Amino acid sequence: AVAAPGAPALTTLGATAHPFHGAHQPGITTPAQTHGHLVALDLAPGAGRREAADLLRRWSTLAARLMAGEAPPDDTDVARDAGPAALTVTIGLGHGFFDATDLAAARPAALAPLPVFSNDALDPARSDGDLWLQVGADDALVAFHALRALQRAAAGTAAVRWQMTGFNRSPGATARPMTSRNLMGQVDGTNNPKPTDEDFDQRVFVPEGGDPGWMAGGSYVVVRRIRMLLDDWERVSEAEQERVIGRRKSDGAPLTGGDETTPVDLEATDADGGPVIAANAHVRVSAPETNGGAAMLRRPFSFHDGFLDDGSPDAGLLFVCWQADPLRGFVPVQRKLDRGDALSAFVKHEASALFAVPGGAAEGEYVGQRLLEG
Ligand SMILES: C=CC1=C(C)c2cc3[nH]c(cc4nc(cc5[nH]c(cc1n2)c(C)c5CCC(=O)O)C(CCC(=O)O)=C4C)c(C)c3C=C
Ligand SMILES: [Fe+2]
Repeated sequence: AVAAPGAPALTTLGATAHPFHGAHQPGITTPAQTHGHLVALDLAPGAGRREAADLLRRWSTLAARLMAGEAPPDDTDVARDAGPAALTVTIGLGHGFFDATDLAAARPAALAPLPVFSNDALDPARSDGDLWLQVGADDALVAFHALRALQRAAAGTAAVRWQMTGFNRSPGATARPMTSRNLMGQVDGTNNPKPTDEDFDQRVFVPEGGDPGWMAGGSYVVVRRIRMLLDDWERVSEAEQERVIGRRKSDGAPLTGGDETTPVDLEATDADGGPVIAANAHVRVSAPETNGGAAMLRRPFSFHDGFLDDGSPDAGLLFVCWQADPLRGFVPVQRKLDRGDALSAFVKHEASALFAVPGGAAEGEYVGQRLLEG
């Protein structure tokens, strides 16, 4: 997909490239792209450890090429003329992968199925899976091209179980870089752990010498398809919408004052002595301070898959969150949100999955090699 000599230079958007090789897989701390595909695949009957290893090697080689903006052999030309456009490919392993490959003894304890939450309305056909791919790019054709190439490379070994497509704001759409908004109109992502935080790596990545050893540099991803009940949400006043979250809609600032980056003051009281941030406000219930320090890196995509028969949008958030251990990240926070989050009245969790995402591959190595050949 490299431009011909003498052709006009690609814009920054097209030319942006992320490395595939490194300590961690791409697509975790890389800025969320405009277009995202999340895909789960199941291993074919009869596909075992050797076939799985071959597939992970093929995917790793292909991902490295695509992310560098190079066309794979037998290309479909869909991304011809485009640069890598910030493409990332992330590869994960689900609970069933370890049974199919006779590696159950190496399955991380952290991959135990997530608890059932009382408000869940999960569709098994759009949940779980043996393998997972996350493809993100700032160009829709680049993203589709990579997705299709990865699917073709799996033929005979693994078949698609479910696929979800999402989006974020395009780079350059706002006058200055800003935290993205979700489909409820809220500034979403403000109080995420930052790579500059002292405990960032500890929260997000499995340490060297962690358990199991082959997951060093890896992370666990929780994926939830959360439909937003937008007809109900949009009927509510802006003041009430702000009480539900605990932040201002216009700029994401806490209701306790300041600007978007000002810490939320959970202790603040109003003239009547009541809490400024309501007891069931989303930011109070989900904050690390009220969850024994539990935290996760949220890197979601919005989705819109048309309209349901009643005319309501089938739209919401492909909630994707990353943590070194789901029991110190998603699970305790979701348990608390499930019991007492003001936002619950406006959302429905419809699909769920948890994957182990191994550490990044070194040059010449493939993702998961330390598990499959360790
Ligand atoms: C289990 C984890 C979480 C789920 C599920 C979840 C769903 C969800 N969240 C929003 C909108 C916002 N969330 C915000 C903050 C926030 N959310 C979570 C966790 C889950 N959210 C955390 C840990 C935090 C940070 C809390 C803090 O420390 O302050 C915000 C505020 C802005 C921000 O910090 O990002 C918004 C807005 C929606 C719409 C949603 C489901 C559709
Ligand atoms: Fe949230």
